[in-house]
Amino acid sequence: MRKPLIAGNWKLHKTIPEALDLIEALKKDLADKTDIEIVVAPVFTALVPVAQAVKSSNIALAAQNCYCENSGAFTGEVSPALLKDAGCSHVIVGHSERRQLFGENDELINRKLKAVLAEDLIPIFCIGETLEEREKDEMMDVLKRQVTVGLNGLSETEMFKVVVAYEPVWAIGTGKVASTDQAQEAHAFVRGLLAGLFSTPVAEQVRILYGGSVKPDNVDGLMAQTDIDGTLVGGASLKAADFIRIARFEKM
Ligand SMILES: O=C(CO)COP(=O)(O)O
Repeated sequence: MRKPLIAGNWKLHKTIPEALDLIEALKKDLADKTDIEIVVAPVFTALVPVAQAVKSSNIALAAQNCYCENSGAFTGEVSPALLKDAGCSHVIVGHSERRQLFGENDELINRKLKAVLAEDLIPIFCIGETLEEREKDEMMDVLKRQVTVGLNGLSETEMFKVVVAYEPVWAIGTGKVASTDQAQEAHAFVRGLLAGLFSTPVAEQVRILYGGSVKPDNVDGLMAQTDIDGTLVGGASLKAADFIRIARFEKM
């Protein structure tokens, strides 16, 4: 059984007081939710105060990015070791905004994944095709490349810790959610890739989250799909009521 994981990627939003307000609301209304894992990913500057606020709660803390070295002359970067020191248990790696706006490629993402795992943190490894790639019928090739190169060299033991997030770029921040069939098809394809690259147990146990315009009114249909094990939520994770409803998805 794969335990559902509902994660909020706050992106570049929320001051420390705003982040703490949101956390208080989530702690209050989601305290009883032990049947799922809840993760929030604030901006770097809010990580330490949010880590204090979520201590002894059922909410885990993720960073939105990291570098692949733990120390050295890398101005402006933050390492997995320092994220752990700040109280993170998870790190989002390879988000499409990192790929598109900051030039991250599959090789760098692979190095980041290894660095995250070396610190015993859980990577939330993002993949997904652009609209242009989907229209050219390249979705499967793109996912295959991202998964093959991104996860290259990981051991089976490491793979059991990885969380994959399928986020079709055309669905991110656009209000255009993938249909449940489109999402299920991509998730099943990725699970098949994991079986081929690693093993059946890895494919059966690794959680694959869906991300891209997840909202209270579409989460139930998405979570009803066999291969969708959770959601990575952007915009709707910034509003307590929306994220709470998403975390309280109804089993259909
Ligand atoms: O990028 C996302 C989460 O990482 C999805 O963002 P939206 O939910 O705002 O579409």
